[in-house]
Amino acid sequence: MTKLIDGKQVANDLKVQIASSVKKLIALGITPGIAVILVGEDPASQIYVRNKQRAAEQLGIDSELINLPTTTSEAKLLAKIDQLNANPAIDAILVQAPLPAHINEERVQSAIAPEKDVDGFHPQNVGALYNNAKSYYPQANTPRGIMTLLAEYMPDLVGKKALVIGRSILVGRPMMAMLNNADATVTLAHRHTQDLDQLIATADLIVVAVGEPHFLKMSAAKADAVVIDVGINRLEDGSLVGDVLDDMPDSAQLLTPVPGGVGPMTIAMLMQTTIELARQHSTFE
Ligand SMILES: Nc1nc(=O)c2c([nH]1)NC[C@@H]1CN(c3ccc(C(=O)N[C@@H](CCC(=O)O)C(=O)O)cc3)C=[N+]21
Repeated sequence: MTKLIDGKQVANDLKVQIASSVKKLIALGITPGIAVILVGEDPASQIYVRNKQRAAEQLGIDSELINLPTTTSEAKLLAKIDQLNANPAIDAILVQAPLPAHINEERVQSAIAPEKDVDGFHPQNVGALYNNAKSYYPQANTPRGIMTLLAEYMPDLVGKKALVIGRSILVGRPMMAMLNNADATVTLAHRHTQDLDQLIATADLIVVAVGEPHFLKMSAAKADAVVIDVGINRLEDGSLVGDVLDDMPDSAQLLTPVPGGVGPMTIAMLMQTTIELARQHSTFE
Protein backbone atom coordinates (compact mmCIF):
# COMPACT_ATOMS: atom_id res chain seq x y z
CA MET A 1 0.00 0.00 0.00
CA THR A 2 0.86 3.58 -0.49
CA LYS A 3 1.47 5.05 2.97
CA LEU A 4 -1.79 6.29 4.42
CA ILE A 5 -2.19 9.48 6.43
CA ASP A 6 -4.28 8.60 9.48
CA GLY A 7 -6.72 11.52 9.65
CA LYS A 8 -8.91 9.74 12.13
CA GLN A 9 -6.01 9.35 14.58
CA VAL A 10 -4.89 12.97 14.25
CA ALA A 11 -8.51 14.08 14.66
CA ASN A 12 -8.91 11.97 17.80
CA ASP A 13 -5.72 13.41 19.31
CA LEU A 14 -6.98 16.89 18.54
CA LYS A 15 -10.34 16.12 20.15
CA VAL A 16 -8.61 15.12 23.40
CA GLN A 17 -6.95 18.55 23.48
CA ILE A 18 -10.20 20.31 22.57
CA ALA A 19 -12.08 18.48 25.36
CA SER A 20 -9.57 19.73 27.91
CA SER A 21 -9.80 23.29 26.52
CA VAL A 22 -13.59 23.13 26.82
CA LYS A 23 -13.28 22.04 30.46
CA LYS A 24 -11.07 25.05 31.20
CA LEU A 25 -13.49 27.42 29.47
CA ILE A 26 -16.46 25.98 31.37
CA ALA A 27 -14.56 26.46 34.64
CA LEU A 28 -14.29 30.14 33.67
CA GLY A 29 -18.04 30.28 33.10
CA ILE A 30 -17.80 30.10 29.31
CA THR A 31 -19.70 27.26 27.60
CA PRO A 32 -18.95 27.26 23.87
CA GLY A 33 -22.09 26.97 21.74
CA ILE A 34 -22.61 26.13 18.09
CA ALA A 35 -25.81 26.36 16.04
CA VAL A 36 -26.10 24.25 12.89
CA ILE A 37 -28.80 25.13 10.38
CA LEU A 38 -29.86 22.44 7.94
CA VAL A 39 -32.38 23.37 5.26
CA GLY A 40 -34.07 20.33 3.74
CA GLU A 41 -33.56 16.60 4.12
CA ASP A 42 -30.59 15.66 1.93
CA PRO A 43 -29.44 12.31 3.40
CA ALA A 44 -25.69 13.06 3.04
CA SER A 45 -26.14 16.44 4.76
CA GLN A 46 -28.08 14.73 7.54
CA ILE A 47 -25.13 12.35 8.14
CA TYR A 48 -22.58 15.20 8.27
CA VAL A 49 -24.76 17.30 10.54
CA ARG A 50 -25.28 14.34 12.86
CA ASN A 51 -21.49 13.77 12.98
CA LYS A 52 -21.02 17.41 13.94
CA GLN A 53 -23.65 17.20 16.69
CA ARG A 54 -22.09 14.03 18.07
CA ALA A 55 -18.60 15.56 18.16
CA ALA A 56 -19.89 18.67 19.96
CA GLU A 57 -21.69 16.53 22.50
CA GLN A 58 -18.59 14.39 23.14
CA LEU A 59 -16.47 17.49 23.77
CA GLY A 60 -18.88 19.35 26.05
CA ILE A 61 -19.77 22.00 23.48
CA ASP A 62 -23.42 23.12 23.46
CA SER A 63 -24.98 22.42 20.09
CA GLU A 64 -28.31 23.36 18.65
CA LEU A 65 -29.66 21.85 15.43
CA ILE A 66 -32.13 23.94 13.49
CA ASN A 67 -33.73 21.83 10.79
CA LEU A 68 -35.85 23.94 8.43
CA PRO A 69 -38.08 22.57 5.66
CA THR A 70 -36.81 22.64 2.04
CA THR A 71 -39.45 25.24 1.21
CA THR A 72 -38.11 27.75 3.78
CA SER A 73 -37.87 31.21 2.22
CA GLU A 74 -34.57 33.06 2.11
CA ALA A 75 -36.11 35.82 4.25
CA LYS A 76 -37.04 33.32 6.92
CA LEU A 77 -33.53 31.81 6.92
CA LEU A 78 -31.95 35.28 7.16
CA ALA A 79 -34.27 36.12 10.08
CA LYS A 80 -33.17 32.94 11.87
CA ILE A 81 -29.52 33.89 11.33
CA ASP A 82 -30.17 37.39 12.75
CA GLN A 83 -31.71 35.81 15.81
CA LEU A 84 -28.63 33.59 16.32
CA ASN A 85 -26.31 36.56 15.70
CA ALA A 86 -28.00 38.31 18.62
CA ASN A 87 -28.00 35.27 20.93
CA PRO A 88 -25.06 35.48 23.37
CA ALA A 89 -25.20 31.71 24.06
CA ILE A 90 -24.24 31.02 20.44
CA ASP A 91 -20.57 31.49 19.51
CA ALA A 92 -20.60 29.70 16.16
CA ILE A 93 -23.14 29.51 13.33
CA LEU A 94 -22.93 26.98 10.50
CA VAL A 95 -25.38 26.84 7.61
CA GLN A 96 -24.93 23.44 5.97
CA ALA A 97 -24.19 23.55 2.23
CA PRO A 98 -25.66 22.96 -0.29
CA LEU A 99 -28.78 25.11 0.13
CA PRO A 100 -31.94 24.72 -1.98
CA ALA A 101 -31.70 26.55 -5.33
CA HIS A 102 -34.18 29.30 -4.35
CA ILE A 103 -31.83 30.54 -1.60
CA ASN A 104 -28.89 32.81 -2.45
CA GLU A 105 -25.83 31.32 -0.67
CA GLU A 106 -23.86 34.53 -0.98
CA ARG A 107 -26.46 36.53 0.92
CA VAL A 108 -26.62 33.82 3.58
CA GLN A 109 -22.84 33.73 4.03
CA SER A 110 -22.73 37.51 4.36
CA ALA A 111 -25.58 37.54 6.90
CA ILE A 112 -23.71 35.51 9.51
CA ALA A 113 -21.89 37.84 11.91
CA PRO A 114 -18.16 37.60 10.98
CA GLU A 115 -17.28 36.88 14.64
CA LYS A 116 -19.64 33.84 14.63
CA ASP A 117 -18.70 32.62 11.16
CA VAL A 118 -17.34 29.19 12.07
CA ASP A 119 -16.93 28.18 8.40
CA GLY A 120 -14.87 31.26 7.53
CA PHE A 121 -17.08 31.96 4.51
CA HIS A 122 -18.00 35.58 5.31
CA PRO A 123 -16.29 37.93 2.81
CA GLN A 124 -14.52 39.70 5.69
CA ASN A 125 -12.93 36.46 6.84
CA VAL A 126 -12.19 35.32 3.29
CA GLY A 127 -10.43 38.66 2.77
CA ALA A 128 -8.42 38.23 5.97
CA LEU A 129 -7.28 34.78 4.80
CA TYR A 130 -6.45 36.05 1.33
CA ASN A 131 -4.33 38.83 2.85
CA ASN A 132 -2.78 36.54 5.49
CA ALA A 133 -4.03 38.92 8.23
CA LYS A 134 -2.16 38.75 11.53
CA SER A 135 -5.15 39.23 13.85
CA TYR A 136 -7.50 36.33 14.62
CA TYR A 137 -10.19 35.31 12.13
CA PRO A 138 -11.98 31.97 11.57
CA GLN A 139 -10.75 29.83 8.66
CA ALA A 140 -12.53 27.20 6.56
CA ASN A 141 -12.29 23.92 8.45
CA THR A 142 -11.63 21.38 5.69
CA PRO A 143 -8.49 23.13 4.35
CA ARG A 144 -7.49 24.00 7.91
CA GLY A 145 -7.74 20.30 8.79
CA ILE A 146 -5.55 19.53 5.77
CA MET A 147 -2.94 22.07 6.94
CA THR A 148 -2.95 20.34 10.34
CA LEU A 149 -2.32 16.96 8.67
CA LEU A 150 0.45 18.47 6.56
CA ALA A 151 2.14 19.93 9.66
CA GLU A 152 2.64 16.34 10.75
CA TYR A 153 3.22 14.54 7.44
CA MET A 154 4.80 17.25 5.23
CA PRO A 155 6.22 19.80 7.63
CA ASP A 156 8.32 21.69 5.09
CA LEU A 157 6.00 23.38 2.61
CA VAL A 158 8.26 26.34 1.84
CA GLY A 159 8.82 26.59 -1.90
CA LYS A 160 7.10 23.26 -2.58
CA LYS A 161 4.98 22.82 -5.71
CA ALA A 162 1.39 22.50 -4.50
CA LEU A 163 -1.41 21.69 -6.92
CA VAL A 164 -5.01 22.26 -5.80
CA ILE A 165 -7.61 20.75 -8.12
CA GLY A 166 -11.07 22.27 -7.70
CA ARG A 167 -11.91 25.87 -6.74
CA SER A 168 -14.94 25.70 -4.45
CA ILE A 169 -15.60 28.20 -1.67
CA LEU A 170 -15.60 25.27 0.79
CA VAL A 171 -12.22 23.76 -0.16
CA GLY A 172 -10.21 24.79 -3.23
CA ARG A 173 -10.13 28.56 -2.81
CA PRO A 174 -9.29 28.66 0.92
CA MET A 175 -6.82 25.78 0.39
CA MET A 176 -5.00 27.84 -2.23
CA ALA A 177 -4.78 30.78 0.18
CA MET A 178 -3.57 28.69 3.14
CA LEU A 179 -0.85 26.99 1.10
CA ASN A 180 0.18 30.37 -0.28
CA ASN A 181 0.34 31.76 3.28
CA ALA A 182 2.55 28.76 4.17
CA ASP A 183 4.98 29.80 1.39
CA ALA A 184 4.24 26.93 -1.00
CA THR A 185 4.09 27.73 -4.72
CA VAL A 186 0.44 27.11 -5.51
CA THR A 187 -1.28 26.22 -8.75
CA LEU A 188 -5.09 26.22 -8.72
CA ALA A 189 -6.47 23.90 -11.39
CA HIS A 190 -10.09 23.61 -12.50
CA ARG A 191 -12.25 22.29 -15.32
CA HIS A 192 -10.68 24.61 -17.91
CA THR A 193 -7.07 23.89 -16.95
CA GLN A 194 -4.88 22.77 -19.83
CA ASP A 195 -2.04 20.25 -19.51
CA LEU A 196 -3.29 19.05 -16.13
CA ASP A 197 -1.34 15.77 -16.53
CA GLN A 198 1.89 17.74 -16.67
CA LEU A 199 0.98 19.67 -13.50
CA ILE A 200 0.07 16.42 -11.73
CA ALA A 201 3.33 14.73 -12.76
CA THR A 202 5.49 17.52 -11.29
CA ALA A 203 3.62 18.50 -8.09
CA ASP A 204 5.07 17.75 -4.63
CA LEU A 205 1.61 18.05 -3.07
CA ILE A 206 -1.77 17.50 -4.73
CA VAL A 207 -5.10 18.36 -3.08
CA VAL A 208 -7.96 16.80 -5.04
CA ALA A 209 -11.44 18.24 -4.41
CA VAL A 210 -13.34 17.43 -7.57
CA GLY A 211 -16.14 15.06 -6.58
CA GLU A 212 -15.43 12.35 -9.14
CA PRO A 213 -14.43 8.79 -8.17
CA HIS A 214 -10.95 7.82 -9.44
CA PHE A 215 -10.35 11.28 -10.93
CA LEU A 216 -6.65 11.00 -10.01
CA LYS A 217 -4.48 7.89 -10.18
CA MET A 218 -1.53 7.75 -7.79
CA SER A 219 0.60 6.43 -10.68
CA ALA A 220 0.19 9.79 -12.42
CA ALA A 221 1.86 11.64 -9.53
CA LYS A 222 5.53 11.90 -8.54
CA ALA A 223 7.09 8.90 -6.80
CA ASP A 224 7.27 10.85 -3.52
CA ALA A 225 4.12 12.95 -3.90
CA VAL A 226 1.77 13.71 -1.00
CA VAL A 227 -1.86 13.43 -2.11
CA ILE A 228 -4.85 14.73 -0.15
CA ASP A 229 -8.17 13.24 -1.21
CA VAL A 230 -11.09 15.52 -0.29
CA GLY A 231 -13.65 13.60 -2.37
CA ILE A 232 -16.62 11.96 -0.65
CA ASN A 233 -18.48 9.92 -3.30
CA ARG A 234 -21.16 7.50 -2.27
CA LEU A 235 -21.49 4.66 -4.77
CA GLU A 236 -24.73 2.86 -5.58
CA ASP A 237 -23.77 -0.06 -3.35
CA GLY A 238 -23.59 2.40 -0.44
CA SER A 239 -19.78 2.37 -0.18
CA LEU A 240 -17.79 5.57 0.14
CA VAL A 241 -14.88 6.38 -2.19
CA GLY A 242 -12.71 9.43 -2.68
CA ASP A 243 -11.49 11.12 -5.85
CA VAL A 244 -8.20 9.18 -5.89
CA LEU A 245 -7.38 5.66 -7.06
CA ASP A 246 -4.44 4.05 -5.29
CA ASP A 247 -2.90 2.04 -8.14
CA MET A 248 0.64 2.25 -6.65
CA PRO A 249 0.61 -0.41 -3.94
CA ASP A 250 4.27 -0.19 -2.96
CA SER A 251 5.14 3.45 -3.52
CA ALA A 252 6.72 5.95 -1.15
CA GLN A 253 3.78 8.26 -1.73
CA LEU A 254 1.48 9.49 1.02
CA LEU A 255 -2.30 9.52 0.65
CA THR A 256 -5.29 10.39 2.84
CA PRO A 257 -7.86 7.57 2.82
CA VAL A 258 -11.61 7.98 2.35
CA PRO A 259 -13.18 7.48 4.82
CA GLY A 260 -10.83 8.24 7.70
CA GLY A 261 -8.75 11.04 6.19
CA VAL A 262 -9.92 14.60 5.63
CA GLY A 263 -13.54 14.07 6.85
CA PRO A 264 -12.77 13.47 10.54
CA MET A 265 -10.28 16.38 10.47
CA THR A 266 -13.00 18.72 9.18
CA ILE A 267 -15.19 17.88 12.17
CA ALA A 268 -12.34 18.25 14.67
CA MET A 269 -11.32 21.64 13.23
CA LEU A 270 -14.93 22.79 13.32
CA MET A 271 -14.92 22.16 17.07
CA GLN A 272 -11.54 23.85 17.43
CA THR A 273 -12.81 26.95 15.59
CA THR A 274 -15.92 26.97 17.80
CA ILE A 275 -13.87 27.19 20.99
CA GLU A 276 -11.62 29.84 19.46
CA LEU A 277 -14.69 31.95 18.70
CA ALA A 278 -15.99 31.40 22.25
CA ARG A 279 -12.64 32.63 23.61
CA GLN A 280 -12.76 35.68 21.35
CA HIS A 281 -16.25 36.51 22.58
CA SER A 282 -15.27 36.24 26.22
CA THR A 283 -12.54 38.85 25.81
CA PHE A 284 -15.02 41.26 24.20
CA GLU A 285 -17.31 41.25 27.23
N1 LIG B 1 -21.36 24.98 5.87
C1 LIG B 1 -20.77 23.80 5.64
N2 LIG B 1 -19.63 23.49 6.28
C2 LIG B 1 -19.01 22.29 6.06
O1 LIG B 1 -17.94 22.01 6.65
C3 LIG B 1 -19.61 21.36 5.14
C4 LIG B 1 -20.79 21.75 4.51
N3 LIG B 1 -21.34 22.96 4.76
N4 LIG B 1 -21.39 20.92 3.60
C5 LIG B 1 -20.86 19.61 3.29
C6 LIG B 1 -19.39 19.52 3.55
C7 LIG B 1 -18.90 18.10 3.72
N5 LIG B 1 -18.39 18.01 5.08
C8 LIG B 1 -17.99 16.83 5.67
C9 LIG B 1 -17.72 16.72 7.01
C10 LIG B 1 -17.39 15.51 7.59
C11 LIG B 1 -17.28 14.37 6.84
C12 LIG B 1 -16.95 13.07 7.49
O2 LIG B 1 -17.05 12.91 8.70
N6 LIG B 1 -16.54 12.05 6.72
C13 LIG B 1 -16.24 10.70 7.20
C14 LIG B 1 -17.24 9.69 6.67
C15 LIG B 1 -18.67 10.06 6.91
C16 LIG B 1 -19.64 9.18 6.12
O3 LIG B 1 -19.72 7.98 6.42
O4 LIG B 1 -20.29 9.72 5.20
C17 LIG B 1 -14.87 10.28 6.72
O5 LIG B 1 -14.43 10.80 5.67
O6 LIG B 1 -14.25 9.44 7.35
C18 LIG B 1 -17.51 14.46 5.49
C19 LIG B 1 -17.86 15.68 4.91
C20 LIG B 1 -18.54 19.21 5.67
N7 LIG B 1 -19.07 20.12 4.85
